[in-house]
Amino acid sequence: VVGGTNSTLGEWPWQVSLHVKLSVQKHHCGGSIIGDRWILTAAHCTEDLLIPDVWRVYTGILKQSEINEDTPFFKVQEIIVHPEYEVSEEGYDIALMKLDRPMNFSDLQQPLCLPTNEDTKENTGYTNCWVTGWGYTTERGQIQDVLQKVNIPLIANAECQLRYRDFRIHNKMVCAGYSEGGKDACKGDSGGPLQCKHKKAWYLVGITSWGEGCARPEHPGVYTNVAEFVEWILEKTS
Ligand SMILES: Cc1c(O)cccc1C(=O)Nc1cccc2ccc(C(=N)N)cc12
Repeated sequence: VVGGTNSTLGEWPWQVSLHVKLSVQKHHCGGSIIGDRWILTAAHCTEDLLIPDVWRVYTGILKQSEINEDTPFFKVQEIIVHPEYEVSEEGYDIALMKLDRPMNFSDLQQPLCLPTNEDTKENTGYTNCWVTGWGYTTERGQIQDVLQKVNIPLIANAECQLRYRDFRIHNKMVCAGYSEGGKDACKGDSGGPLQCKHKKAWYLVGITSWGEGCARPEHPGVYTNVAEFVEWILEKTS
């Protein structure tokens, strides 16, 4: 996250850190708890990593430095990538991870709401949206220790399309950013939530997907528009 500040423990209890353990283990992507056995993340996070055994799902953590060989984690039983996903810039950047056992919800680990279908109308009414993650704070950055948060406004797809002339910004994407730049998601935040507080509840409006650099003026972040995938999510998770 560029231009953010430190979160506090329990502030985003649905945020998970997805680690990959190959020769070394490290944070690879963010994700969101949407059920007691289900994590929603970005399809691009799972590229070349479709073997469930390499993944370790850490919940209820604030700092990456909390994680060591004694820190408990969930194993992944199954990875479901959207069948129409090819590359982030073309959308459908969404994947589900089924955990090997159900989690007990607590103050530190619990799900957030999926958006209701009626919200698909250009995500109207979401005026309090935040991006969170342990990703880079600059384009040539590094993974952060403390979970970062930043408040970023949604922007209309028509405006987003103007900023990305070489791409097709379609309705299954949602954009967020400031025209002057300075605040944005970045590499390492991928798969994590763009969450909006609406009538006392938090909704998973977007999944961090792509952008030209990070926090550049006139280059908003592009997110998977979760409202357009609720039917797919419910089909795969029930
Ligand atoms: C290609 C690249 C890097 O090598 C390092 C940092 C950023 C980039 C880059 O261009 N964009 C990106 C690469 C990977 C994930 C990204 C996630 C979000 C955003 C965003 N701006 N909302 C940009 C990303």
